Amino acid sequence: MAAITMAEMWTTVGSTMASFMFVWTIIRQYCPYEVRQLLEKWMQRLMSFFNPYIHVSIHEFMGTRLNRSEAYAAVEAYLSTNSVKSAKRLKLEMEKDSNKIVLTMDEYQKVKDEFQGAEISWASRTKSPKPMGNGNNSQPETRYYNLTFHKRYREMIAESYLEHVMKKGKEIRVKNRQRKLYTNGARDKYAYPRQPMWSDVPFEHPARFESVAMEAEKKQEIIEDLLTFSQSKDFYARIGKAWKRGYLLYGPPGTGKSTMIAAMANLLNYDVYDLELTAVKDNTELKKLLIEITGKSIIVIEDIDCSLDLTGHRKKKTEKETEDKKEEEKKKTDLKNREGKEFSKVTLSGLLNFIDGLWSACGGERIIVFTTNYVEKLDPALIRRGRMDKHIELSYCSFEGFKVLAKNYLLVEAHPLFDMIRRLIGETKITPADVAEALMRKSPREDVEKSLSKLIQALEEAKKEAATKEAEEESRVKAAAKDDSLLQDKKETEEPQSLDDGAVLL
Ligand SMILES: Nc1ncnc2c1ncn2[C@@H]1O[C@H](COP(=O)(O)OP(=O)(O)OP(=O)(O)O)[C@@H](O)[C@H]1O
Ligand SMILES: [Mg+2]
Repeated sequence: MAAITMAEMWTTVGSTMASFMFVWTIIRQYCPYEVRQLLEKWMQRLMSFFNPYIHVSIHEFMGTRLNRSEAYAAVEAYLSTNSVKSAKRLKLEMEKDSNKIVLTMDEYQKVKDEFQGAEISWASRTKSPKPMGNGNNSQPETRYYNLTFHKRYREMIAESYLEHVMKKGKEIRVKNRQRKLYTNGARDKYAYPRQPMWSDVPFEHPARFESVAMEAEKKQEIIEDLLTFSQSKDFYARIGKAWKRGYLLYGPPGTGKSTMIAAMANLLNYDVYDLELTAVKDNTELKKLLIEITGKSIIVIEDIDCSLDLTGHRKKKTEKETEDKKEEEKKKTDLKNREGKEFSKVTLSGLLNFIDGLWSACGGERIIVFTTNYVEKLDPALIRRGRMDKHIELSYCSFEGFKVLAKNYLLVEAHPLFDMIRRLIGETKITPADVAEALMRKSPREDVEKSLSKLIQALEEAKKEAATKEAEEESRVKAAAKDDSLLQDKKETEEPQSLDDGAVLL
């Protein structure tokens, strides 16, 4: 009797549900948009009365369709791993400014997630736009994610889970994005409409720290310094310092300064802003450029000693100011006339403000790198610790550096010719660029021995050249000393004569 009643009851429930679904489908299909919206609202209210689950929707566009919501993009990236594992229908996308494909769940798919013991469900949905007066849809459907969880996790989701999703999603997006190399040099200032302050190209330099020739210990120290910096957001906030760090790379040409900057950018996954100081009109323009630099970036000023006449401005001001000013003005007009260009009015104080003035703190997570061949020419204020926190000397190639290059270029870690190279490298100065050039294969048939012999030849030539230069320098010094002593002799013979003259006069 009871079983029959149960069966009857289920049949009634089933048929009621079926009729309800049928009516609901008819309503959705044939009712005007406004009535449908109203019914959906009531339905939702009715359901939420009995339903213990909470829903959060994250829409792709907020307000206008111009800007894609950051939150939606972060959720999409966050769900990509889970989607690949469990969704049955996936869609493949390649975002603007990204160099990687992203697989996300397709519309009406669901994936599960777990966080601090709570089961969370994500679904991908679309929403039809409000039709126009003539019944046509002028706008495409909008997409959104629907997050569902039990109401007992409400606080945990609001306080921790959503923050976790955004953080992880943003990290994935940063990893996947196409990094850029920006420059301020290629801008036409008079173009209409106005061009952005920075123009960019994809950053594709292949340099890695593994391929930089330098002592392993020094290299490791730099890597650790960079990684510590990139993970120290909280530390910088705690000590009340802007999250940025300055590096001064100095050394002779061809010792790997630019290569190291590329390796730094690749290690940290940062963009590179190559600042051409001579193309900056004045300190105000410098500030505008600074404001447009995003976080996770390396700002590079190459050959800072030749960029502008920044070397001794501070000293000049106090000393013979007017004289220098006149000379400077003359130089500027000469250059302007010669090149037909505007001369940059960026000053040392403008640059110092750029590095660590109040404006420099906006954006965060920035590294500023100066390179120079002549560190001694720079104003001490520009490179003092705190401004340029780490000074790195890149010097001539050591045997250890050569071994890195040999491993990269020739895929060898030991060879009978290494002993000779070790001796020669210890006796002469050769840049890593010259070593790299000697090790470069000129044809696919060139073997290791031939490349190493070429290097030995280059080293011997460099040694000979250095010896000749040294001999020339020695003879020049000797000649100068001889001239000095002749002059001294002459003076000594002339001095008593003048005394005699004096005596006569008296
Ligand atoms: N330390 C190094 N490790 C690996 N390769 C190097 C190193 N130094 C130089 N090279 C090689 O030499 C070339 C020139 O190096 P790079 O442009 O980095 O020198 P630089 O110090 O920036 O010179 P400059 O002062 O003239 O700008 C690079 O393309 C690279 O192949
Ligand atoms: Mg360089």
